[in-house]
Amino acid sequence: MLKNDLFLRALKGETVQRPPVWMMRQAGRYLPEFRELRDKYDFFTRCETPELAAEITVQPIRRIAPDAAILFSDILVVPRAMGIHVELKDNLGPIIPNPIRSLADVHKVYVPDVNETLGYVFDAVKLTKEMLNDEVPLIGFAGSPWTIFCYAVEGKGSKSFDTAKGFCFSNPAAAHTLLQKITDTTILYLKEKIKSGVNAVQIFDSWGGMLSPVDYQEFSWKYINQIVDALADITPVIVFGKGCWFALGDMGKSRASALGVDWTCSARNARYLSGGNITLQGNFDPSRLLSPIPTIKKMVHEMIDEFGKDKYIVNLGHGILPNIPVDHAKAFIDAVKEYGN
Ligand SMILES: Cc1c2[nH]c(c1CCC(=O)O)Cc1[nH]c(c(CCC(=O)O)c1C)Cc1[nH]c(c(CCC(=O)O)c1C)Cc1[nH]c(c(C)c1CCC(=O)O)C2
Repeated sequence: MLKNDLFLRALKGETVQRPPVWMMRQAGRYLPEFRELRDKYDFFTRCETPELAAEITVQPIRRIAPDAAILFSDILVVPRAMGIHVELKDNLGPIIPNPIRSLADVHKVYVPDVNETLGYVFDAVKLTKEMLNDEVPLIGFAGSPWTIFCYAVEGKGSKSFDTAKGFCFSNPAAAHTLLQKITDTTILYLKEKIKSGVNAVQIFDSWGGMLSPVDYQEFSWKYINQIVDALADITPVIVFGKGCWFALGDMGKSRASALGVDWTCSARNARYLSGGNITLQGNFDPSRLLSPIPTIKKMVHEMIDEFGKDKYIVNLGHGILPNIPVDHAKAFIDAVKEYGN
């Protein structure tokens, strides 16, 4: 049905003429048409209004034409639905005015009826699917339980998430109760997103790399793996763990369809660590899009040579930065389409 199914074929590990490409955070501030809407509507209004979310999702498809769309939303809509108040402050990022710091706080957080609390996301998925007209697949996403937990406990962004880690190590029972509630909500949420029409899902474990390999197993991977197991029969799942190269071995043995890697891990190491058989996604340094266009194109071709064109999805190693010129973002996409020509 899809006119361009390269992305789904790479997720299945099929042989392709060139790898598919999309960019994490491709619907965002580097696009002037995005900034126009951002100046008119606050962040959660953009997330909660299906017409706005759908329009923002297709903006990069029109402008730079990647091989997949990712629904405009945020990982923080999930804790909001669980009764945790989240604000987004300009230049400060997310703020949770009453962070979770005790077992009593954990008991106040609930697993919601996702249709009641997150119905706007499912409406946005349906509307976006109509607007995309089967041109490219649509990716849905959620934060990993650990990454959501980091914000819920720390109360804000952080370089090290010491408070969140401290809560795990000093009060593990309470931490696990909260992580399980987030996991249960995320499974319900992603199942409904899939029912509404997304073609694949990605779990963003942006702060997994804050944990030691042993703690990662206990506080992050264990919960991500529950989500993967719950969804693997109904849709392809991509796991992106920023800084989590040490967990690629376990991830490669799971039922995930693909694994994201950041730019600190070479293609060769990522293939070796993940067992050599699973589709990998990544890992261009987002700052490298500030290089001159001919350099970007050359480096993208070298990256494809290193990962190999099969079982590979070209992407950045993390989200695109707001200061990237649009023609540089487009050069990244074009370079992949020109590969092998
Ligand atoms: C950690 C995280 C968050 N949100 C997300 C993550 C995981 C991925 C990552 O690590 O980058 C995921 C996310 N957030 C957003 C998307 C959109 C879809 C896409 O194009 O990829 C996705 C996939 C929109 C957004 N989410 C946010 C913006 C920018 C603010 C705005 O538009 O007003 C966008 C476009 C706000 C946000 N949301 C979050 C932060 C830390 C911030 C503020 C910092 C920042 O601006 O990057 C939490």
